[in-house]
Amino acid sequence: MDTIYALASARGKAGVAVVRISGPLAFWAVHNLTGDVPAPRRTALRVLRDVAGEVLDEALVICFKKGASFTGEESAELQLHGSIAIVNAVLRTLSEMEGLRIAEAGEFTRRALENERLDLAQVEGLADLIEAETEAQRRQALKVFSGVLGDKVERWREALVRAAALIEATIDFADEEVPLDVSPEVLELIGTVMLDLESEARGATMAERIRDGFEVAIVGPPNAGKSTLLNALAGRDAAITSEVAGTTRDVIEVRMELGGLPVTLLDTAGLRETEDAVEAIGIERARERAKYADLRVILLADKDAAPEIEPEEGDLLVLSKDDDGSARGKWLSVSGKTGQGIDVMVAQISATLTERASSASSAIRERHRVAIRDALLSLESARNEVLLGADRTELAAEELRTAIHALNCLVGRVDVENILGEIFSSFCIGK
Ligand SMILES: Nc1nc2c(ncn2[C@@H]2O[C@H](COP(=O)(O)OP(=O)(O)OP(=O)(O)O)[C@@H](O)[C@H]2O)c(=O)[nH]1
Ligand SMILES: [K+]
Ligand SMILES: [Mg+2]
Repeated sequence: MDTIYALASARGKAGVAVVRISGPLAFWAVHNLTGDVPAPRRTALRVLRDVAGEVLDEALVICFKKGASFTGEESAELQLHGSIAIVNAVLRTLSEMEGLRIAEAGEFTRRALENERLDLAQVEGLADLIEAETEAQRRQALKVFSGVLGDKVERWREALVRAAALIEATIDFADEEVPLDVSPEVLELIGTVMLDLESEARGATMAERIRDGFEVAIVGPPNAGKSTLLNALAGRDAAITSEVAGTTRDVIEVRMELGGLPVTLLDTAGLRETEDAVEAIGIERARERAKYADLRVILLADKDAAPEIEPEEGDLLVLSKDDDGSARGKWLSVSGKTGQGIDVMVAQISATLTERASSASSAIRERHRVAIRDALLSLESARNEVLLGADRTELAAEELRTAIHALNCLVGRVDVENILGEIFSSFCIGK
């Protein structure tokens, strides 16, 4: 096993730069640099020198013993003064040591996975944590990183292994006519896990929204002021506005943070009957995107105008062009021109989305959703086989094994090389 090293903090000038070393020669490398190996997990101030004895920097050095580090290997962290020249000199000195090489992207985390310091879901949580842009994303990634999903999977697995063992016991004793009927306990075990998995599957969609963003569509008749409102929310002229009805044709997307949640805001073509072929395509797109959006802001300049779209639960009906707030009251009213009412509307959108996000599960990726769905399908079949009677026990046991396999994939207990490549591609060097 090579000993690897890399700059773990961002490149460039900074207060402190952190260089990580991991592998069997980590302490040896520290000794080469400092003439000493400080006590593990203690910060020690040391002078670092190159092979010729030239001083490179004075740094804080922390050593971690094998089995008690992020990677699980013997490792060390050097906290250097954050100058590009110092970092380069230290990295060069490390590169000149026999048996050391620069780490590949994500290699420290890969070793942590290989040494079972993290499970696969935690690695994904870590990748998301690094990518997190909003508060909700940070909290969710941290939840996954802490191993919540892995703990749940372990519980489900134990229950299913017990169910399979009960069934297999009856197969072994089939000839001896064991009178014991295990099916009530087996059905109970399967049923409990299925309930958990179903709730996890429901929360998974919300978790994906927190990760990838909610879609909020602004819809309504032409000239309602949709594009003006989008621009006000975005703080820039993302969409063309004009007094001509039918100005917006394409769906315009702006990513932003609303109340701590990642949101993609959509501006859409004004909805009406039209002879104009191009406008008609725009309206078709508007309806399509609005249908799949998580929330619709239905904007009307006139309280009595037809909204041209069927509102759903959670959708906001908003009166536009209320520049001075005089129409405020029963209706939510805003002005994209003066900004009147926008804070109240944003608070309402964020409250609705936050409410939905609170049901998010720790299964946050498409891969998790698929594994949970597969496990559920197998458990459904297993339950049916058990209900069909004693001569179907081998089939029931097989279905249980398939379900356990799907759950194992979730936390990476089985061959996951192909998934790994995809996950680690998002990591930077030094992680
Ligand atoms: N006074 C006032 N005028 C507004 C407000 N919002 C929009 N307008 C005006 O209303 C007209 C239409 O605005 P747009 O933002 O283009 O309306 P739209 O709903 O995007 O229109 P389409 O894209 O054609 O469907 C423009 O002349 C805007 O200046 C507002 O809050 N107050
Ligand atoms: K317009
Ligand atoms: Mg528009």
